[in-house]
Amino acid sequence: MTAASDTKTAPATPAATAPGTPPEALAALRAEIDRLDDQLHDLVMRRAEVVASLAASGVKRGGSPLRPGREAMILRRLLARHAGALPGGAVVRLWREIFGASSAMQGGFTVAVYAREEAQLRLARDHFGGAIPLRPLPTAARALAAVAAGEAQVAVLPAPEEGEPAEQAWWTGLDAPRLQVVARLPFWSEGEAAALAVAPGAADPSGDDRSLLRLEMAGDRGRAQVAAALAAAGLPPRSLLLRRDGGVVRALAEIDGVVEDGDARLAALPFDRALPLGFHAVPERGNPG
Ligand SMILES: O=C(O)C(=O)C[C@]1(C(=O)O)C=C[C@@H](O)C=C1
Repeated sequence: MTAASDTKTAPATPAATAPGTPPEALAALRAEIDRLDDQLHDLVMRRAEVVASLAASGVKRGGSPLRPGREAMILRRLLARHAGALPGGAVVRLWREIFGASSAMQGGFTVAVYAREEAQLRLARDHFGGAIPLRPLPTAARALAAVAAGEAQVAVLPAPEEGEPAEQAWWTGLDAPRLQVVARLPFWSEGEAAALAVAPGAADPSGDDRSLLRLEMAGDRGRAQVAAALAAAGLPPRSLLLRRDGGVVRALAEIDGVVEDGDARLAALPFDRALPLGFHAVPERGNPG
């Protein structure tokens, strides 16, 4: 068959049918793709068997199967070795789907979502994959209550913002250390919409994490003063939200590294209360193409 007729008969797959490529070559390339798909499928099935053994072995303690720190470590390792034409974002999406299915395999796994915008619901779906039941709830308090009651294993909530109304500022009443921030969505890009995942107990460290610290203080203290006190204690904030609700001034500090209950640096802080709210893996920057 001539190059011209080949171009006419198979216009739908231009990459595999460059002008001049005979159909035999197309068939050979597709046979190669089929072989690779079989190998990929075998490996994905073997991976699921290992996850099933891990779940059955009981070596993993704690109520929720979710280990966002471990997921972040896997994704960072794969992105560091990634090369070639497939976008890094596609690798992340493939593995996010695998992680979601792996979590679902380990028992009931439901995600309660309070989304201020449609984009946050999408973030939850993209992050946890298509296999996970999402339960949209009308308030952050309802989503947290679902997790506290064991009806959901994780809550996805909008990332805190400066000046948000009191009923939106879920972090001011987060019942830590019982419930803690364990992940930030999306992992792949630091885009406009962002959400935090809250689950029972502590997050697992990923090796490159950021912590959230809630500070409570009476009276007036400016942002610079609060930041300076944190820095003096060895906890320089990467960002700081400040709000006053009635007579209580609260701050939410984002701090590099892991800050947990019992951290000696907390004892040095000149505030009425300093409560770690959990931590999350530092997201990978990238164009989610
Ligand atoms: O390593 C675990 O604890 C697992 O459950 C396995 C696995 C995975 O598929 O790699 C699944 C879900 C967790 O969130 C993290 C990792």
